[in-house]
Amino acid sequence: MSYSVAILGASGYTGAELIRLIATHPELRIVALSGERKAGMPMASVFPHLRHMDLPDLVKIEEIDFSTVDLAFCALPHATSQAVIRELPRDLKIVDLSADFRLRDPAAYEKWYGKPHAAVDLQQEAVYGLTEFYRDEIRAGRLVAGTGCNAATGQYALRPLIEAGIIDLDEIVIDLKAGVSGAGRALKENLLHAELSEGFHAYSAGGIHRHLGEFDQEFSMLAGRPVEVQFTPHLIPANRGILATVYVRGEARDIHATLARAYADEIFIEVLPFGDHPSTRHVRGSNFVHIGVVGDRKPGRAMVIAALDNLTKGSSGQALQNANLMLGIAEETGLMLAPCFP
Ligand SMILES: NC(=O)C1=CN([C@@H]2O[C@H](COP(=O)(O)OP(=O)(O)OC[C@H]3O[C@@H](n4cnc5c(N)ncnc54)[C@H](OP(=O)(O)O)[C@@H]3O)[C@@H](O)[C@H]2O)C=CC1
Ligand SMILES: CC(=O)N[C@@H](CCC(=O)OP(=O)(O)O)C(=O)O
Repeated sequence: MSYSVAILGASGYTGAELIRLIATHPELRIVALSGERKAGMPMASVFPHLRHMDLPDLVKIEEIDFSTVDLAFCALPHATSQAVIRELPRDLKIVDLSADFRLRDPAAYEKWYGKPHAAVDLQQEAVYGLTEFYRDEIRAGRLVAGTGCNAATGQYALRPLIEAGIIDLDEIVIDLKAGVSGAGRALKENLLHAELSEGFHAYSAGGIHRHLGEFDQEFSMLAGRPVEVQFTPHLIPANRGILATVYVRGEARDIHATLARAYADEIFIEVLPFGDHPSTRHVRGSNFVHIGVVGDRKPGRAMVIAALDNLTKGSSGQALQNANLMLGIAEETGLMLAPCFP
């Protein structure tokens, strides 16, 4: 079987990553690619690393004939995404990578994103795209919301522990480091090489990062009562990768056994031997998540360390995994690339 897909926002980082992954996918055919400022340009000039592929030129979204498309990946900035998806055919399968459909509660969306949602009906229809935990809903879904990349990393470390009730829910600290491609390809002053390299800094500290909305929603639902974690991201001078060190109160050996059991059958989630440390270097360019557990010298405290690639498992790889499920294709198709090392 062959399915036709469109990528909206193909001139951005996650768009390029989707194309890289789909390049070896036996059942997907790219029929349309959109750009905004770069509309009209051939992909080879926007992304020379994709020159070997026979790809359509970038066009504006309104030029795409969606009647020929089986599934659209929407890799647009949030707010733009909801305005665009609102106008697309209501029977089109969509995997959205933006933040627009992750939060179910319209009030929570307004709180974290600063303005009211403009497509509340679609927000209610959307399925949260953390594949391993929403598989059945994603398979049956029409509109799937990709998770935040930081939010995914923290959830892989914590969800099985919250579900098992083996950590103190009021003492969870997520200390996260993220590579710069997480911020997208648009030019921003603080992302200039001269200002980013050879140093690093925290950002959105003090409980204001937007991904706290996702943590609140998902962890509170799992626990059946409000859970508020402490979360501070840091911007590091690396292109790709996220590493979260999560501090918890609980027994390290129990925590390790619980995670190992929860992910035993998951193809993309590797729980390392007790005491081993994951590294972004070991998941780079791949759809894998590595999780390590280390006991603290203070009894009853532990660190769970999770690493993934923000452009792969944190966005485009996850999006492709979800698209496979929605189209009835084996979930791992196109995603078994080994990490790029060194
Ligand atoms: N980067 C990451 O690691 C992750 C990103 N995400 C989310 O995925 C989405 C895409 O991210 P990313 O690829 O990094 O972003 P980029 O900034 O790299 O790309 C954005 C894309 O959207 C297009 N675009 C921008 N404005 C408009 C508009 N008004 N109308 C139509 N198209 C527009 C751009 O086109 P052009 O350049 O031609 O103007 C470009 O193709 C975002 O919502 C982001 O938050 C989610 C998880 C991780
Ligand atoms: C380094 C960096 O800036 N990372 C982005 C995360 C990218 C992502 O997942 O953000 P969305 O929720 O916008 O999709 C951030 O922390 O805001």
